[in-house]
Amino acid sequence: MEENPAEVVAGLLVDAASAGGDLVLTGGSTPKLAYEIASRAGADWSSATVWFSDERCVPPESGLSNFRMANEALLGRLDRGVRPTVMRMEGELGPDAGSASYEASVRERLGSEPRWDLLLLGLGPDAHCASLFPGKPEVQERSRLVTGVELAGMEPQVPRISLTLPALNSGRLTVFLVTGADKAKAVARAFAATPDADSPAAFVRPGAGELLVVLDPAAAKELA
Ligand SMILES: O=C1O[C@H](COP(=O)(O)O)[C@@H](O)[C@H](O)[C@H]1O
Repeated sequence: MEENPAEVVAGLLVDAASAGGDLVLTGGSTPKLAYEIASRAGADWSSATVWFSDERCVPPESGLSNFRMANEALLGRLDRGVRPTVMRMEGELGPDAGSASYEASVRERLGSEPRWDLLLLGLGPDAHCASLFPGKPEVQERSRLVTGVELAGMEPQVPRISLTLPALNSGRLTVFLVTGADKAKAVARAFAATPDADSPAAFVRPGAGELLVVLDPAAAKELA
């Protein structure tokens, strides 16, 4: 029997949080249902630390904020006594100061080679992941863990803060959650046997970790 992608990811989030792990949440619209399901599991997140894959450079109360979505769907729904430590990307600082601040936080808490226990990512229809967009210079960044993104490759056209590929390849368990027919071509570009070199997600291949791609049938339909 096919499992519901959101249920699968919610279960992984709850397991990692209950074990007191360092979790990376992602933004956009796709993970919202998984977050809502996870919020209802009655788990204790108080030993866990929640990080973010990327953020739009807007205040946290903006409707474009990835933090706001995760907070409304998950973090803010947990009972106060079981909430995790939340390491929010400060989008309101802008891409330069915001990325420098987050880089400092990552290095201070996790060192120069962070190991996220669970790193959740989405995939855009253009095959971007976090806020690494095809053809943009940030995809080439190899010395920083966090980068500012002045020009987003698609809507919403606001500057971003994003984990870089070295950081995105540092997960013990990295999970892509992708649903919907509008993502089918991007899924094929990123995860086919011969991935497209213009697809940033094709370069998320954790050397010392496990990669799990959770798809619904519509998103998977162009994979052989
Ligand atoms: O802009 C972003 O897009 C991707 C994909 O979002 P979705 O709405 O298509 O699910 C997301 O993973 C990323 O965090 C976000 O900033």
